[in-house]
Amino acid sequence: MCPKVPPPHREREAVVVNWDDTAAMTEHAASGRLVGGGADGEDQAVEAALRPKDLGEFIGQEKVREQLDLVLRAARARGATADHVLLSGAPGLGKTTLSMIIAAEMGAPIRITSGPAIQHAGDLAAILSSLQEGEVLFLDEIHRMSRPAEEMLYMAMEDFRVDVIVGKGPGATAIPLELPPFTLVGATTRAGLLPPPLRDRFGFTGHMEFYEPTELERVVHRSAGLLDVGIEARGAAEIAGRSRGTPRIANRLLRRVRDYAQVKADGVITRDIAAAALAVYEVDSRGLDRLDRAVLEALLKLFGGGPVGLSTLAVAVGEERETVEEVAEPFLVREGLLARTPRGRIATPAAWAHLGITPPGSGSGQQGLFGA
Ligand SMILES: Nc1ncnc2c1ncn2[C@@H]1O[C@H](COP(=O)(O)OP(=O)(O)OP(=O)(O)O)[C@@H](O)[C@H]1O
Ligand SMILES: [Mg+2]
Repeated sequence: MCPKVPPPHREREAVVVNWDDTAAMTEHAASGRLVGGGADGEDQAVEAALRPKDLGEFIGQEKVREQLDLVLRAARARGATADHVLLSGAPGLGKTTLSMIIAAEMGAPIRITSGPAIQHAGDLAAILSSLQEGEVLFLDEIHRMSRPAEEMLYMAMEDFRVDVIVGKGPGATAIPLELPPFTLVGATTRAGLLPPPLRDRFGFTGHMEFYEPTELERVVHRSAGLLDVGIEARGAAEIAGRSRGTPRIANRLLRRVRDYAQVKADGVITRDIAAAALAVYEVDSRGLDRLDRAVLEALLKLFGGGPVGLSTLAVAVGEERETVEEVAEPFLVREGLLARTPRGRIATPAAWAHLGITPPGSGSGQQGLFGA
């Protein structure tokens, strides 16, 4: 039977249940970086205002958008609840935003919770049993749910039913509980950590990619409009180029540049204002910050471009091994500035070029090492 869902685009309040954002906050606080992908307090306060409200407003991610559009349109045409959706991708790429868009497009209410907040199967049963027909349940950080809750979710997703266990030991009985049809939207930064049985129960999986600079320019323009900040095209391009492929970072850099433009100029963001502002915050032309540059500089200047072991590199920059490995390196590797090899860390030719340093032996030795 096809349950009826309300018409699309009806504005509704998101209900946040059992939310525990300590993990996300600690992750960001640990790094405390302007170019970190995770959300900080200020981000959370302004993000609601900057979130696109429907698929048409959502910039980039063409494939995911097109596929999701089909899934949602078809469900709407059938008058059915949409299939469960899994969204995977790095922090700040728009997973939470898309989950809210899914609910808005379906004209359905949305309930928001997260994996770490659901430690007991009972927590999940309480949420599931209070869902309305057609409601969207957004489960952020779904890879961090407890095992028993995960197993309960399998049955809920597939059969819209849960077994509530009453009592303990041999006398325990399972009482089946019918659930109204709902759409689960799971989000994860680590799709690889999801057990296959869980992954398989999603009807649609959207992989969010990092954004192209031109897409981020559009994000910056759109946000500047919403924040009522004047910005020139080249100012937006300057911010976009330093935003590491991530809308959240683009919006954050925009706010810092806006401050600078208001204090030091007439408030309008030009290319020069953006560049000067981001120089103050030590975010360079490719979006590297102080830590990223310190790692690269040590690798080039102290170790001739490597190979050098991670621990040695970490001591050289005065940081913990984990900070270098988990905070600085992923972006340097993604940018093709640093390579991890069995013999140690190696700077690529692009790293020498970016820092404007000539490799010793004018390139031949370095090329040999890199090619080894
Ligand atoms: N495609 C987009 N177009 C415009 N703005 C976007 C887009 N994607 C994300 N944003 C903006 O970036 C910010 C972060 O997005 P969001 O909170 O959805 O990311 P996320 O993937 O859920 O991150 P996390 O993994 O930390 O939960 C929001 O302010 C949102 O407005
Ligand atoms: Mg999110």
